[in-house]
Amino acid sequence: MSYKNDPKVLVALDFADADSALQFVDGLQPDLCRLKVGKELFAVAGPEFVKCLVGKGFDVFLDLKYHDIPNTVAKAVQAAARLGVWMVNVHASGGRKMMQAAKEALQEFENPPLLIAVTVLTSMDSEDLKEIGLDVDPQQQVLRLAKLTKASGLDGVVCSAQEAALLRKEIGDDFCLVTPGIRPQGSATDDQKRIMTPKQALDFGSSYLVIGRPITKAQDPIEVLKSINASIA
Ligand SMILES: O=c1ccn([C@@H]2O[C@H](COP(=O)(O)O)[C@@H](O)[C@H]2O)c(=O)[nH]1
Repeated sequence: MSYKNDPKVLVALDFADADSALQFVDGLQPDLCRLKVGKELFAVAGPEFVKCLVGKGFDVFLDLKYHDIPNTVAKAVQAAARLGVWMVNVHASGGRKMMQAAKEALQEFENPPLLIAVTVLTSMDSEDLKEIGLDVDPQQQVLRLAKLTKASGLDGVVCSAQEAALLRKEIGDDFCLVTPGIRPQGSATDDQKRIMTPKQALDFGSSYLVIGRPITKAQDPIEVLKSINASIA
C-alpha cells in the first residue's frame, strides 16, 4: 500500500502557538502525513485548534498521555473523542483498571478513536529507569506494559522502534505500534535515547512513525517529509 492511502508519518506539531502551527499545516495535505498534537500546542491552542485540523481532513493523534485515576481518564478520553480525533493515548503505568475504564468509556462512540498506551518514553534508557526504581532494561519494561495494554483491550502502544521486533514476536501483528524517537540518518538525536531511522523502524514492525524536530525544524520541512515518505515507500 502506498503512503498516500495510509500515511505512516505522524508529524509532531510541537509549536509554541497556533499561528506557527497553522502556517506549517497550510503547506501539507492529509495524504502526506497524519498530525500529532501534544501538550505544548494543546495548552496554547486548545480543543478548537484540534477541531480545525480535523476539519481540514487530517487524522489527528491527540498525544496528551493521560495518567490519572480511572474515572478521570475515562472522562478525558471521551472529551478527546468528541473532538473527532483519530487516536488518543494514556500511560500504561496507570494500570489495568485505568486502561479498561478508558476503553469502556469509548464504547458509546460510533467511530471511537484508536486508544493506545505509552510504555517507556523514548527519551529514557536503563539508567533513567534505575533512577525511578525500575532495575530492568527498557525492552523488558516495554514488553511487560505492552502485554498489560493488550490484556486491557487497547489498540496498541507507544514504544521505541528498538522494541518493535520483540513486540511483534511476543504480541503479534494485530497491535498498533506507534514509535517516536525516529531520526533520519544524520539528524540530531536531541533528547531522544532509543532511536531508529524511518526505514529501519518500519522494517522492524512499527505501524506509525512519530517525527517532530527533524521535519519541523528543517529549512524545508515539506521537502524533508517527502524524502522520508520516499525512503519508506
Ligand atoms: O515516548 C515518547 C512519547 C511521545 N513522544 C513525543 O513524540 C514527539 C517526538 O518529537 P521529536 O521532535 O521527533 O523528538 C514529541 O512530541 C514527544 O512528546 C516521544 O518523543 N517519546
